[in-house]
Amino acid sequence: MNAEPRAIETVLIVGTGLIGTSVALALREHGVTVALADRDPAAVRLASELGAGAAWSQDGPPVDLAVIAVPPQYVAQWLLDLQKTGAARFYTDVASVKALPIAQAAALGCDMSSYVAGHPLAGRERSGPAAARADIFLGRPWAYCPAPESAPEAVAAVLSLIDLCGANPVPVEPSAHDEAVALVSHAPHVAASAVAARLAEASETALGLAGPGVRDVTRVAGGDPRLWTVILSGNARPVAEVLEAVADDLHAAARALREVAVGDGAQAGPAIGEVTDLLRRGNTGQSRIPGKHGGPPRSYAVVQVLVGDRPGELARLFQVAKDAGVNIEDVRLEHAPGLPLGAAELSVQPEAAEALAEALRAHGWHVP
Ligand SMILES: NC(=O)C1=CN([C@@H]2O[C@H](COP(=O)(O)OP(=O)(O)OC[C@H]3O[C@@H](n4cnc5c(N)ncnc54)[C@H](O)[C@@H]3O)[C@@H](O)[C@H]2O)C=CC1
Ligand SMILES: O=C(O)C(=O)Cc1ccc(O)cc1
Repeated sequence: MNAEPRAIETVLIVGTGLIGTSVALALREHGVTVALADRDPAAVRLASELGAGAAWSQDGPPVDLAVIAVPPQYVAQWLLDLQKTGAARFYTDVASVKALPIAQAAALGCDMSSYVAGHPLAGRERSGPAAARADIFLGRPWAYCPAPESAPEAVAAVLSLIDLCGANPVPVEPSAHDEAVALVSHAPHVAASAVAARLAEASETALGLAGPGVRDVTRVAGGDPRLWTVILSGNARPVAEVLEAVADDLHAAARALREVAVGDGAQAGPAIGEVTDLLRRGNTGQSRIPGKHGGPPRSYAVVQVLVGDRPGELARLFQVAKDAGVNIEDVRLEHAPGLPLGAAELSVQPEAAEALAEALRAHGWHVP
């Protein structure tokens, strides 16, 4: 399908939580008129106060595009209800699973020519409109599923939405989408939860020693368990297959380490080789994850700088980087437990690292 992005001027967002409100905020930045609906009136009010648009009036003229941003199990029913009243010319959704809502929509008798399913691969581990941000889709993949029966104008409207949100459109077949996200999103979520669950009864000593590694590995485990239960049940077989493979690797590593533990640690023997092999395969897999804006993986240089826990410290730090002409690609903050300071880790292009370190030192920052 060679549909070009096409302007959409009016959009209805159903479900003004994290994703719906983030889409609305991104569209508002481009002057799109946005109507908001949610079963929770407080969510509409908050989204509206945040500048995401105005409460939807069902009597208004049809909008160009309705974006259904509710949990996956409600997508098909909303599509049917909206189509019955002619609420929009075209329809899409953002649910994290694709085959099931599409099959449910077809089974309910929805008009499949005006609906093109979608899924932005961007989000946060927080829910609700208060966590929404206009920029979460920038440079991120946005899967969409054109079907043989999709009207080219419907595909164009969805491409326009993706374009206005600053994301990269990725056309994909629904079942291929579900297999892919089982590997890159859904199984990792369960694995993160399994690691984080070990911390539920961790001692204060252990928690006080937590560093960036455990934070990275468990970040997504902060997600909403009810939403994730629906996502995982909607993609059960593909996720189970990935988890079984991960569990095999974990069992093998645990068995090998048991063998090492009963032997002499210094003379680990052949068993440890299995663990080394897993670590090496991990290096390979990790290095294949594309960079921030897609494309080949990029390695950034990391400049560490100590920052005091005072208002405005980070703003000052970013100003120094800006004045030095250095673009900060990513930033991570590590708080030292019990101390009024922390370390900021600034990821920059390798060729800019020295200039940034010098500029920071010249302004009195401690760069180790
Ligand atoms: N959380 C994330 O990072 C991502 C989530 N998604 C998908 O986006 C969709 C929304 O998720 P979030 O925004 O994270 O959730 P959320 O919990 O922040 O927002 C969902 C909103 O939908 C409303 N809602 C629930 N059932 C409804 C119904 N039957 N009718 C009308 N409104 C209803 C809720 O009141 C809430 O305001 C889900 O389908 C999810 O799979 C997609 C990409 C990322
Ligand atoms: O927080 C992250 O890094 C995510 O990857 C969030 C996310 C959650 C659910 C999705 O369907 C897509 C993306």
